[in-house]
Amino acid sequence: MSFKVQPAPPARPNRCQLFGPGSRPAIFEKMAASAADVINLDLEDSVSPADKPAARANVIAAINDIDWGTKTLSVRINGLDTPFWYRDVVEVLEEAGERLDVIMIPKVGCAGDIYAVDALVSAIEAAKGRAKRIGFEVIIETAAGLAHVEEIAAASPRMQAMSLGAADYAASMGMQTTGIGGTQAGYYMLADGPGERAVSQPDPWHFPTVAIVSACRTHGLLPVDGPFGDFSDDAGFTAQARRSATLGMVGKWAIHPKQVALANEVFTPSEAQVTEAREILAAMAEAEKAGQGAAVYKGRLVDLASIRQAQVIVRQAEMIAG
Ligand SMILES: CC(C)(COP(=O)(O)OP(=O)(O)OC[C@H]1O[C@@H](n2cnc3c(N)ncnc32)[C@H](O)[C@@H]1OP(=O)(O)O)[C@@H](O)C(=O)NCCC(=O)NCCSC(=O)C[C@H](O)C(=O)O
Ligand SMILES: [Mg+2]
Repeated sequence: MSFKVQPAPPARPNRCQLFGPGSRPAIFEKMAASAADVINLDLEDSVSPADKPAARANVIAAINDIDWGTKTLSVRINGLDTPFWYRDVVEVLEEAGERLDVIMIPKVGCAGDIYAVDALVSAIEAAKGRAKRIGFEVIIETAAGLAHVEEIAAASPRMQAMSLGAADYAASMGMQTTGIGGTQAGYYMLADGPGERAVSQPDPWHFPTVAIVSACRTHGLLPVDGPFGDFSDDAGFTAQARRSATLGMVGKWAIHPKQVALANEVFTPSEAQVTEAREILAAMAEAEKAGQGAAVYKGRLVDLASIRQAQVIVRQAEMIAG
């Protein structure tokens, strides 16, 4: 371990973030009643420009009037390249109460973007005497965002989480696809050799996923997988979520309510995983008593690093159980 100890991320469940357009208030109560850990009321790309003012008003009323229980409540503002974002921040923070937890900043390209929003938020908090400090979550969904992912993660003490936005990321990178997340038909490999050649489809989101996880883990943020657009493809959603979970992400967005249970299942360690992790911890406790740093568990090596791996699963399960 480096002399600089890896900071812990916020200790709150973030298995599923359910999105809903701010221009569609009829679904807000349904979002509140869902099993998502995080709710994202959207003012950005699911709201047409003409509807932005009404969507702000809807979102402010929803923050103030709806019982969101113990969920983390977030509003996605518009990007800093638009004329909308500053009014999103000003109106929401001046008129919505203390129930709001987080602002989501889309299409972040550099640490300066966070600095700009931080300055505005700090001024409003001071002017209005807001007691609760608003947190930030960002979306990495541009070439610049990916290139500057680490400085973005370190940009403000308000930073809590970072998501991969597959749709805008694909557009910004010039990827030849209209799919949002998942495997892509054009991204495949053919096995070597004569005869029929097996096809495999690697994960086109692997690199940004790992870059986000690395930046988040370095700076104590929650890494989150973004949208999976085809909400009729449960198996595809689950496969994408399992890849992200295996690589260290803690949750995934739902753009339709049916995706919430799928995400919760993948990002909640199973009983079998927790049992195995506890058994590894017990095996290592025995090994330590015997003065050994390594032991054999079910025919495989476990050592001091295995303790840290097992603790990830046990802590995650305990945090989710509350
Ligand atoms: C995708 C949708 C437009 C589908 O809506 P709809 O046609 O109403 O779906 P259903 O008829 O199947 O709905 C079934 C019931 O569920 C309710 N519902 C629908 N959506 C939601 C929701 N988001 N939360 C809670 N409840 C919801 C319906 O009212 C039905 O209820 P009932 O009649 O009582 O049975 C819609 O789901 C939708 O708008 N989804 C969110 C879209 C969104 O927010 N997009 C932005 C995030 S993704 C993104 O921005 C890309 C990213 O930035 C990137 O770059 O990658
Ligand atoms: Mg986007």
